[in-house]
Amino acid sequence: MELKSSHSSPVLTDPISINKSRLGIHPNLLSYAQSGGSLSSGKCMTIPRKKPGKLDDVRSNGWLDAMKSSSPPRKKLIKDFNIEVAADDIDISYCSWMIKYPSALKSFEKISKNAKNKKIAVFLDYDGTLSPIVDDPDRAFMPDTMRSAVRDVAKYFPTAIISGRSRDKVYELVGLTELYYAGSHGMDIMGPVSHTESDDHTNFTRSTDQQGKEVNLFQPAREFIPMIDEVFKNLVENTKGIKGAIVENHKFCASVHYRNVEEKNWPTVAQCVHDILKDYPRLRLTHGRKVLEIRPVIDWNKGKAVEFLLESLGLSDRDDVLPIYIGDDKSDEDAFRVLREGSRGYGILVSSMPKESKAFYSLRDPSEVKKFLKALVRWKKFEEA
Ligand SMILES: O=P(O)(O)OC[C@H]1O[C@H](O[C@H]2O[C@H](CO)[C@@H](O)[C@H](O)[C@H]2O)[C@H](O)[C@@H](O)[C@@H]1O
Repeated sequence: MELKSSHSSPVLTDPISINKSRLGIHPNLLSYAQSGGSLSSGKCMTIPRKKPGKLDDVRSNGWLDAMKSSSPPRKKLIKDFNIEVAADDIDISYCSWMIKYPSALKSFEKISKNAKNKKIAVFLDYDGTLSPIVDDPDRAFMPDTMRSAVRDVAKYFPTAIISGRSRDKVYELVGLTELYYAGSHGMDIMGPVSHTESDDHTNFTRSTDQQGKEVNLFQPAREFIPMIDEVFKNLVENTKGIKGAIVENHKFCASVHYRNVEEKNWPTVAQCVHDILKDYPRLRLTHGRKVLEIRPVIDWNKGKAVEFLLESLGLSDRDDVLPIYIGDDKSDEDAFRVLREGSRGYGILVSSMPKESKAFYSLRDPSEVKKFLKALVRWKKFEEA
């Protein structure tokens, strides 16, 4: 694949000045919504002028608010009568939300009509999409029934997993050789070689996959590996006194989980990450589901990974291609945006709660994702019969 200028230099050489000129603030202080290019809300932050006292940074820069709203309440909390009433309210607002984001299952006929005579490419997020959200990130296993649904999908359509986890970890969890994998929010892509011709020798490596098949590795944040490693070690050290905090090293990014930390200690987690990040202006913070994610400031994300894979597969700039991206998280919005803005294919948001999205359709949870994948396969078989 020819790497055009947008692909060949994802590293922003002067991230601070770029972000300063865009927003007038330091990139480390950007919450996801503010750093992800979605500035239309008019949100703006100011750098505190006085020397901040302990925990002041994370209160004033919006991290805490973002942490609180980062994931829907767990079902197990909805026990007593009062909260059940609240759950009813949620159902009503979910139904009205679905007018804007219709169920991809209920809209299947419309989707399949549009897919007729087109080549579908399927992109899947992992956590919260193929596996349910659980407390321990190491135990986010994918049910076998989901695995076989994904395997079947890959028999009929080019299929890729695009995850925030490291590529090795997500491959270990999914365990299917017939897919393409992009880890670290798309910063580590193992893709096909066939259509890829590039002179970008810095980011590309020819490699072999688990079966010994020749593949291309595209790693636009390779120079950040030592930095992420150093930050990971600092994070582990500085959070070790916070009960429930978990730190993961994804090679090109790192995660600090606070799902199992008592809420009163969330400001401490945030301040700890903030204190480390302020020494790394080339790293930024984004918010996932009860997780703080530390990433290089480069112009690369899941949306770029989708474009990259489509191009590698020889499927970009074609009217007869219909990409479908299914994901549940804020980082998946970059992919939804790419599909929406390019007027190609469908983003499908997995959510049991109403939330604003660039997706076209919705599915409530991973079990509905499985039904949708099975429906795709059934439809394709019928088409081919
Ligand atoms: O892009 P994804 O594949 O969705 O990965 C995003 C993050 O997923 C994992 O964390 C999330 O799932 C965990 C297991 O269910 C849950 O405990 C956690 O609260 C969620 O944030 C993963 O551990 C992160 O590193 C990924 O960035």
